[in-house]
Amino acid sequence: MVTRQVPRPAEVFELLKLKKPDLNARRRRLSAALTIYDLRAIAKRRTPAAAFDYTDGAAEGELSLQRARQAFEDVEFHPDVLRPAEDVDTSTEILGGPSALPFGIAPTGFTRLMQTEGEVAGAGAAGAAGIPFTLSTLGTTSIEGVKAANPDGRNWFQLYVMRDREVSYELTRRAAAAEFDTLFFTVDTPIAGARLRDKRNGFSIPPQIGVRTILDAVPRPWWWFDFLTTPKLEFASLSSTGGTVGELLDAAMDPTISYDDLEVIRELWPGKIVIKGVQNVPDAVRLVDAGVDGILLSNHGGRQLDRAPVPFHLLPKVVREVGKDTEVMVDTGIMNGADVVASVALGADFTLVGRAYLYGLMAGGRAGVDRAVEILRSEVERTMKLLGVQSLAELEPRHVTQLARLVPVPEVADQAAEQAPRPGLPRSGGKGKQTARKGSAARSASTRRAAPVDAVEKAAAERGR
Ligand SMILES: Cc1cc2nc3c(=O)[nH]c(=O)nc-3n(C[C@H](O)[C@H](O)[C@H](O)COP(=O)(O)O)c2cc1C
Repeated sequence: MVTRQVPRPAEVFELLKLKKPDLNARRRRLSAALTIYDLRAIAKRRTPAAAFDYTDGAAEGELSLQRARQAFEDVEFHPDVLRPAEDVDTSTEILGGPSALPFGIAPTGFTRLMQTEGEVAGAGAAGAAGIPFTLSTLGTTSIEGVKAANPDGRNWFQLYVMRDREVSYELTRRAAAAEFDTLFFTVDTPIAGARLRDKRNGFSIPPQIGVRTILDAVPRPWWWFDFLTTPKLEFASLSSTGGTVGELLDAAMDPTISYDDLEVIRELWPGKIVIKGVQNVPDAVRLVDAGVDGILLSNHGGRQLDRAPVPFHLLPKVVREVGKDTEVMVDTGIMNGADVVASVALGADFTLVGRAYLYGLMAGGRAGVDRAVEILRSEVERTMKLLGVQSLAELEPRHVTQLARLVPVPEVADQAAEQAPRPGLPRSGGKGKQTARKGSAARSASTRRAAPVDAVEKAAAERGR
């Protein structure tokens, strides 16, 4: 029998939680975003379709991007219980310097298109968070402008080696003069990938205004206000020939770039050098032999070769092969701090985020990037605490397995990579060659973490037999 009573006004009043409304709409909007996908939803509402699609989209059927995100979603974590992890240390050393978190901001082209603050917001937010910022060759803020936005933090420069080599060399010299400490040499863009959304939207650089654009502008007045009242949207370091980004890349990029270019750049660049866009083990081995300081496993966020390998899947194999000789990083598909933690557990020394940062930028400029970093940071910390680890060095391959949905059939994939033609290159000698390669104290951590063939890989191998 339930005992009932007349509601007492004092008790009802206690239940009423009348919060003081936040009159700052941007702050309200951003604090309501709890995940990077929430930021993406806000970004989509506030950004013209062509600009949003340029950022959000990938190449061809966008399978590479979907698969990369799926691979992270298919991670299964294995926590240890009753291990106190009240305070976690998320800091790390990467490429000779510190980072407060195991991720940095990836280079993205034409960033002021997403939101007018562009790279200045990214570099400022990175500096405030104590993580590195990477400026793209196709950036919309100059090298010196980024240095001014992040004067005390770490700035990295991403280099495209273009048909006009002198343009690339001059940018390299300027980045060195502005004390950028690391150069990311992107090698997965001999030609542009087919970004079909850009074609379908008729997106061009500089943006053209047609009837569709005007209709699209109506619900997004702030973006247009910014666009029309701030300095012209253009590349900071290149002159644009007009056309889609793909057409521009095709005009600027040289499909004949080779190891000879790496030698030239090595001579020009005084700092650390990382190759961005490595996608198989033999290339990783050869690059380490060529003396690079790091490799970034990446398929350019799925924007180049669609159906390229999932970088996260390559990670254990590459770490096993070269993890003690070089720093191994990974990007593509990271949308959650847990993805970063999983990568570190499988041996990554560092990760980069592209779209996760850009969704924040589109959702709210600098404050939006701060929010994106904050979301990722809290996810990294929470995942570490729930796993029972206090520092990144405690993360091990045993903390991660993957559900089998997207695991490549290893023998076929490995044989294909092994048989890739390597003109003029003696075949890789596997593990035995490692003694000949460069050593570094920083590498011992990744070697310690280098994954044994995990249970899922074994199971997949058996299925493939
Ligand atoms: C809009 C956009 C522009 C990009 N521009 C460049 C670029 O100019 N140079 C480059 O090396 N990579 C570029 N990338 C690739 C990123 O550096 C990074 O590899 C990728 O975004 C990682 O995947 P994620 O977006 O899923 O994090 C771009 C990515 C996006 C989304």
